[in-house]
Amino acid sequence: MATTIMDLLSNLTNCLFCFPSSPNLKINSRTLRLLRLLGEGGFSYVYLVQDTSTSALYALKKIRCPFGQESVALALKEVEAYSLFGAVEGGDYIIHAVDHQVKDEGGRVSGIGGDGAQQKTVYILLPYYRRGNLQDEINANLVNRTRFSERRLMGIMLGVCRGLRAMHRYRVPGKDSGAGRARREAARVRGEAADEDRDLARQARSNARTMTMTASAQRSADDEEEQGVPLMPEDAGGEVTASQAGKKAGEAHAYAHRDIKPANIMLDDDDGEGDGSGSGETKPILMDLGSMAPSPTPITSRSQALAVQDTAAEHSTMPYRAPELFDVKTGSVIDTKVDIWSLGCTMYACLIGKSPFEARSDETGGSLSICVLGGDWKWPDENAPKPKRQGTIVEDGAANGSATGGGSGKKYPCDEVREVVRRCLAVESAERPDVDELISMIEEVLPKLPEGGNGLDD
Ligand SMILES: Nc1ncnc2c1ncn2[C@@H]1O[C@H](COP(=O)(O)OP(=O)(O)OP(=O)(O)O)[C@@H](O)[C@H]1O
Repeated sequence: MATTIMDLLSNLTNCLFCFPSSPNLKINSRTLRLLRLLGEGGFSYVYLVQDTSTSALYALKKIRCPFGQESVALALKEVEAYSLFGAVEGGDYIIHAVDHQVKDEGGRVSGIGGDGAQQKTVYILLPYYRRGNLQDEINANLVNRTRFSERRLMGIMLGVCRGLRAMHRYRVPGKDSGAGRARREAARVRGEAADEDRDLARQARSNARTMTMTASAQRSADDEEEQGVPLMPEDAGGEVTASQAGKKAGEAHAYAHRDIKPANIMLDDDDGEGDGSGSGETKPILMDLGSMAPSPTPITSRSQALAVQDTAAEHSTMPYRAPELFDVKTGSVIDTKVDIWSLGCTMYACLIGKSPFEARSDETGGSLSICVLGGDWKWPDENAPKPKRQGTIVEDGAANGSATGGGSGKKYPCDEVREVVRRCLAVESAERPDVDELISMIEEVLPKLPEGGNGLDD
């Protein structure tokens, strides 16, 4: 009975959080009218909002920070990521934030992980993509029994790769470059994070006198205030590795997205942003940068391996998660190839309807992680694959080349597209192409694919 009442109360609180009592909200100088809920994630809600003075539509991401300073720092890390790539080549394929604000929500943070400090909510104002994301298209295809034109899909994937290239080949910008401005903005955000954190640390220390707090949480709160250290180290999104600290302008400073999946690729119209240079085709926009991390990350200890594995379990969606993140080994290096794997899964999902490992695990009843770690996947028209060695799928002779997809008499997808997917899904990360190789592969395949009119060829 008590549990039922607690559940009811919890649902009511969530509901109130989901639909704020006032339909208007102020973010810095903008007054925004809440129109409807667009989507929700673990600790966040995304609303469609309208600026009351300009009528412009935006998506407003509201991130609740129930675990005090740690969760505020994570949310601000995401804010920082949204300002990093604005001036970098390919950065127009990555979502950028229009504005953000951290607000006090009245309540106090308590319970496990809570520090008694004021509960904060981080609001991030983003451009609104009315066409939705790739997952929406997959769902529509499943419902309507239609499928992606391979040419259109490869065109979209080329855009995704260009966005990924901006992350994977990121260099620390010079002071006077446009990217330098983005970096200064990120520094401003870090400053705010530090201020926020110092407030929270102060609060946490005073609360620690009256409530039980773990010794390590208290120590880190004290350290941060005494040293005046910002939560997020220079340009690192809060997770800098030793090898990347202290980088100078122009030095490579790669990031991996770590949660590439169809739902995190929004669709826009490539209209050249007003200058008429666009192709008029669908332009993919990478979003949800909350999982982004510096790359490479050398794994030097067992505890670090477990921490990286835990972070991946929390932030990288399982059917799209690379094998090296399921079982992180001491002495290994986690790098940008995790995104190449996820992109392979994404391409397959667009073509077939779900991630290759989800499909295989549904088919065999085996666990998803075993399928991923064993590289066990196949095209629907193939017999079961025989993993020869890690990363290589041997197609069964009977199925190889002779199968057709969808009953149209034409092999779907064609061999060239299958090869692109297969290369991305090598279990050994070193065998996967890097983003530049992948761009070259797609550019080579694209002209060979038949023109697709409306994106559906059934
Ligand atoms: N800019 C946008 N324009 C239109 N819709 C959006 C936008 N941003 C988010 N959405 C919608 O809100 C959903 C949740 O957004 P987002 O992925 O950023 O939240 P999240 O909490 O990080 O989710 P997850 O738990 O999947 O990581 C998206 O799948 C999408 O449907």
